[in-house]
Amino acid sequence: MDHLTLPSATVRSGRLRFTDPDGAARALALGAFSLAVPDGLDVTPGLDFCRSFHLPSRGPEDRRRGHREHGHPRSKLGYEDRPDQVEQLQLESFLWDDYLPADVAALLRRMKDLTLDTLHGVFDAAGVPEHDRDLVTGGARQDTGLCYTTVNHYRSDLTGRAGIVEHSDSGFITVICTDQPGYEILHEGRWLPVHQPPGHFTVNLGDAFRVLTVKTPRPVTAVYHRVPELHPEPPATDRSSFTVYMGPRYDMMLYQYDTDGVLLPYQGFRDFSVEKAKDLGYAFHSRIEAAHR
Ligand SMILES: O=C(O)CCC(=O)C(=O)O
Ligand SMILES: [Fe+2]
Repeated sequence: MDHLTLPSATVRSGRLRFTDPDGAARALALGAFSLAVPDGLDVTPGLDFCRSFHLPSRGPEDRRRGHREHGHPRSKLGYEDRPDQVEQLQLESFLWDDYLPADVAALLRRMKDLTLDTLHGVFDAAGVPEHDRDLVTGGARQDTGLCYTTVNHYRSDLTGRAGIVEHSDSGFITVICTDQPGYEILHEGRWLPVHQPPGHFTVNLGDAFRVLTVKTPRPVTAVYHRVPELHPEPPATDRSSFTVYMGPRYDMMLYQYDTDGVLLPYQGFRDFSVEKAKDLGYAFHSRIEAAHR
């Protein structure tokens, strides 16, 4: 089967740079690219946490395990047993220190800084002016937008279902770290496995970016992606991945440039997300939908 190699980029001194001259344009058109893991950033605590969060708790102080039962009362997201192979823990960044092991929270904070630098680099590439970015992101730079992690465990003992069903991410950007292949994107009508080079994250661009730029000269694709049913051969273990996501808050509007480049409100992000979940035939986060009624 064909593989797709994504354009690659690096963040140095806070600035996103693509390796090839056409890298930025390809990344916007694909809605995805590879991003080098910065020197000295150890992703092991995150991957280890993917392998433990779902196991039974060993006591009230145990943050590495017990997240299936935890409840996460301060989160609007929390644990979800999806109909796919994947089970997910999703936590907003302001809860990382309270709910996660210290080494995992520290890693996620560094990835969050990297995600923010990367987001601004993509805004540059897409021609989104600096002075509009606080409005459209709800203040990502001031930490008043929505940032959360998703921790994914692909349960290979579950059969007859996708790893994660095909979808686009809803926000601006998602940075993904994984330990094995499986990520695929829909490219020119075909599902292609993506070659993820060692030492790289994969970056997805999402619906908020697509809506914002669809009528501009450099429209951004919200990449359609999935993980198929996986049954890794021993000694390989269940696939792990974790992500840092940034998007609008659910109480915000999505924005769109019109053909004259004027920025206009498009639709409330919560309504957009609920409609999208219905179209895709999956349940939206019950705590966020409930806040809406
Ligand atoms: O595990 C992956 O590679 C992708 C995960 C994903 O698409 C997500 O968490 O939204
Ligand atoms: Fe995704």
